Amino acid sequence: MSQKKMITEEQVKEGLSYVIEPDLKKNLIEANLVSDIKIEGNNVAFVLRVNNPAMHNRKRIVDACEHYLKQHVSEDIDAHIEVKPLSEKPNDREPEQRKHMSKVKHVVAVASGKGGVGKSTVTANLAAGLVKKGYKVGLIDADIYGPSMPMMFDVVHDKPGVVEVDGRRMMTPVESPWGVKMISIGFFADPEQAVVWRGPMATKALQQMFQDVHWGDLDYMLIDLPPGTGDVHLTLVNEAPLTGAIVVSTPQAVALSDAKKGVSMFQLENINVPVLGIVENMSYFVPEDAPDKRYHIFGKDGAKNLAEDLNVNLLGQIPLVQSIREASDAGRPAVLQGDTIQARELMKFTEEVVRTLQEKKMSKV
Ligand SMILES: Nc1ncnc2c1ncn2[C@@H]1O[C@H](COP(=O)(O)OP(=O)(O)OP(=O)(O)O)[C@@H](O)[C@H]1O
Repeated sequence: MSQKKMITEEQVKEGLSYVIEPDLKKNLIEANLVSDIKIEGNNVAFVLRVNNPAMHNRKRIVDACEHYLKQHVSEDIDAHIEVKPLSEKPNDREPEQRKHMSKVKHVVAVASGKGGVGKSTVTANLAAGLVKKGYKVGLIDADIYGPSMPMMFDVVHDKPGVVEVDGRRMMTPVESPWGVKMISIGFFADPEQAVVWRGPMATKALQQMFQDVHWGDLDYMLIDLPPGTGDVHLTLVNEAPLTGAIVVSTPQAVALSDAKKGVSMFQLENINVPVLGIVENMSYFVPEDAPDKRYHIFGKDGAKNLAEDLNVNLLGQIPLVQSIREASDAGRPAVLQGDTIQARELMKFTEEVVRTLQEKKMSKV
């Protein structure tokens, strides 16, 4: 009786290396999309991550796997392929696995459950704080309901440029006086019109900001998301190759219950973006003429307690100070001020974001 040859893991990988993932344009092994290979006789089981979960795409790629395994390993092979979405895998957000922005080390979304809690202010200060620490920073202002970044960075009258890269016409981001590269939905539509952007249109615009902008090498890309957790957000968050997310909240109960929804949105099974933490904005009021006083006008430690309950980091507690608003309106984020309580707290928050990424081993810088 002739002994059948054992199928090896190497052979399976070799066979699967003939299958190209159409979006990533790399073979399944090179793109690290195959895991948990188990072999028993002719039965070969493995988990396959797919970038595009549409039914026809899954079927095509599964058929291709079966075909190449039969051709290169054994005619008798019986493949059991468990298909899972790419986003369930923690390292799928590695820059080299991204089709777009592969030279961007971290893509971090800033969200808030509720409007007006200071999400854009916090994002602008984080961007400026990271630049102050010497990082290369880009910013996508995806707040379709009220793009405010051009004002906060004093580039309201600037427009993105055009450049040809590998025969493709791409946009170049606007560079702010403080060295943040940015694209805002506000550059393409006047704020009055932007309000009518909904669903597919908003998603398309965001996709263009990822795909059609020549960002170059960046350490951090921040995305200022629209407030809320509706369908638009789910689509936006799913489309973006996020390394992590930050949720901004104020300490009062009504903002906190929405912040909780914000955190849950990122933790949904099919989204699964690591939450870097919650930042509490307007934690306490500090009068300009009495900088040693603190008034907890929206309640004390609300977001801090929520972070504890949800088992996520508290990234910072930013005071409510008149000059934070003035600095934003003047196009020079408050973190760039000299030695003020607000600049210190904003810088501590920036450092905590960097530290959290390092701790979660997501840091490339
Ligand atoms: N810590 C703070 N101290 C003082 N003013 C602040 C602070 N945070 C935000 N503001 C001011 O509050 C207003 C709302 O802030 P911002 O636009 O950042 O909120 P938002 O959550 O992004 O709003 P939206 O929901 O419209 O996107 C702005 O005028 C801003 O300057």
